[in-house]
Parts: sequence; C-alpha cells; structure tokens
Amino acid sequence: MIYTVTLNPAIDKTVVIDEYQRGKVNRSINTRKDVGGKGINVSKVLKVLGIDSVCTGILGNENSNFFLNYLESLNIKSDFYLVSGENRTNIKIVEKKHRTVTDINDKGFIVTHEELKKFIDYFLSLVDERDLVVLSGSLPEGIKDSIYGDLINLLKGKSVKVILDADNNSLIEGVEAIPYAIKPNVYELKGLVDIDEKNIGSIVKAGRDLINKGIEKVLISSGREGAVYVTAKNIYFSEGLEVPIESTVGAGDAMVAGMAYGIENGLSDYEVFKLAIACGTAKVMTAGTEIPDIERIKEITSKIIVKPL
Ligand SMILES: Nc1ncnc2c1ncn2[C@@H]1O[C@H](COP(=O)(O)OP(=O)(O)OP(=O)(O)O)[C@@H](O)[C@H]1O
Ligand SMILES: O=P(O)(O)OC[C@@]1(O)O[C@H](CO)[C@@H](O)[C@@H]1O
Repeated sequence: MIYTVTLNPAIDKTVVIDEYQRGKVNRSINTRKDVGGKGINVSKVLKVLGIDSVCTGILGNENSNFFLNYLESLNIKSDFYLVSGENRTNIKIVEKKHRTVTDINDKGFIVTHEELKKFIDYFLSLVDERDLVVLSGSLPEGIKDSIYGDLINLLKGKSVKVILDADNNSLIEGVEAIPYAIKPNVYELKGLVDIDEKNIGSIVKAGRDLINKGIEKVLISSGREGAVYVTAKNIYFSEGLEVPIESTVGAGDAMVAGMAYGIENGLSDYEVFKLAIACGTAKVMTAGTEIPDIERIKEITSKIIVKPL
C-alpha cells in the first residue's frame, strides 16, 4: 500500500485575476476552492492512475469535514490524526496577463509534542515492509525540521521505502537520513548541493552526488524546462512540453504520484520518468489543484521524448 503523509493540509483558494494591482481593489475573474496539501494531492493523482493509497498525517478538526468528505467522495481512504484548530487556507493568485501563479501559504494549526508522538506511534503501527510512504510538504508550528529525517530512520528500521518531497531544512535533514527517493525542484536542490540551476551538467552532477550518498532515485523537476531523473543505473532528461497552462500548483505532487505509481508497480526508470513527467504536465492543464484526467496523462505520455544522458 502507498501511504501519503501530509502534516499540514491546506484548502487551496485559487483566485484568477487579470493583473495584480498593489494597494488597489483587485476583482477576481473567478475563484475556486480545492482540498490540497502535498501528500493529499499525491493521493488524488494516484487515484486517477488507478491505484489505492491511504492519506494520512495530521488534520485540524475544525474544518476537517471539507477534507474527509472530499476524499470519501473520491473513494480515497483517509486516516488522519485529528488535532484542535483549523486547517489553513492557502491563496493561489493566477495572473492571466503574466501567466504566473503566486502562492501565499499560511502557517496552519499548532501541534504539540504529545500529539506528534501519538501520530508517529499510530502511523508506524500501520506500515510494514511491503509499503511505500510519501512524505511531503511543509510543517505546522510545533513540529521540528528534523521530523522527516526522524520518520525516514524509523521507516527504514521497518524496511519501508520513502519518497521525500520537502524543502529547506526539513529536506536537508531528511536527505541526511537517506530516503529511497527524493523529488526536489531545482531550487530545493540548490539548498542541498551548490549547483548552477541553469546548467544541466551541474544538475546531473548534484543528482549523482546524492545517489553516491545512497539515495536510489533522484527526480529533479524544473517547471517548464522539464526534468532530470538520476538513478544508480540511468540518467534521463526530458524537456517540458508546450501546453496551455491553467495552474502550475501541484505539478510537483502529480509528478511524485507518477513516480510512486511506477516504483510500486516495478516499472523501469525510463517508464517511471515518462509517467512522472506526463502527470506533472497534465496537472498544469487543470485549474487550481483539480485532478488531471487519465486520458490526458496517457496522451501526453506518448508525446514525451526522454533522452538518456
Ligand atoms: N509551465 C509548465 N509547462 C509545462 N510543464 C510544466 C510546467 N510547470 C511544471 N511542469 C511539469 O511539471 C513538473 C513539475 O513541476 P515543478 O518543477 O514546477 O514542480 P514543483 O516546483 O515541485 O511544483 P509544486 O511545488 O507547485 O507542486 C515539471 O518537471 C514539468 O514536467
Ligand atoms: O506549504 P507547503 O506544504 O509547502 O505547500 C502547500 C501547497 O502549496 O502545496 C500544494 C501544491 O504542491 C498545495 O495544495 C498546497 O497549498
């Protein structure tokens, strides 16, 4: 089973405007609200790919029904540890004129040491060596940056594979624990290894350095520039496809879903990479954090050109 862990879920409020006017009244063209948070988004895309997962993590009880009802409507199993407080609402401003998305992500609820410990104990009782765990997203107040590293060490103790998608110090500390796979974007990678993010050779070298440390799969995304996949045996590159963009939010999560699907189903590195890119590309064609369509993912997969490096 695949478990996605979201420690700080979010309602994504997407506001589409023409152009942001600082200090003025901005009027929206349209808005939408999606159930989000990185791990939850991964589970949403896994469902579309036809594979079950369990959405776990921590959920604020005040507006928990918005999340739980939505996941139930998609037939996605959820098993969150509930804490008091409200899940955050993250604002995503889509500017049509500039074709940009600006994220304003809130902090979220506060988690006590005891609550975190109870969640970890419960979560560890669920998983065994047949499982794959996706750890992704930012941390709510009260949880230290060491959490992903700690969880990776505990999960490795149970021979559970982990895919990590985090940023800043939680990524740095997570990588020190050597997860099975990681999916940084180039900026997150730059926080791990000193790279020239415009230079593919520099990105590949950073990927290889991480493989040499013991991580088995390193998927580096670079928005519309495409992505690089470095494993012990292969190095692949693919350019981004020119597609109409609705919202880039969640493209990385869709990519992680493709990667998790591929690893869970024993696909080759080449197939995993192709599927991951197709999922990310299909996601940017949907509004907000709406789930991409499986037919579109298949169609894009057939158009992706993967180059071995
Ligand atoms: N503008 C775009 N045009 C085409 N493909 C894109 C675009 N943005 C993203 N993608 C696809 O999605 C993948 C993941 O995107 P990106 O590198 O932005 O992830 P990310 O920074 O982790 O995103 P997020 O944190 O918002 O989920 C890219 O490698 C690419 O395949
Ligand atoms: O604040 P974090 O946890 O880093 O990111 C949260 C978030 O931006 O990530 C998802 C897109 O990847 C959204 O659904 C959500 O709002």
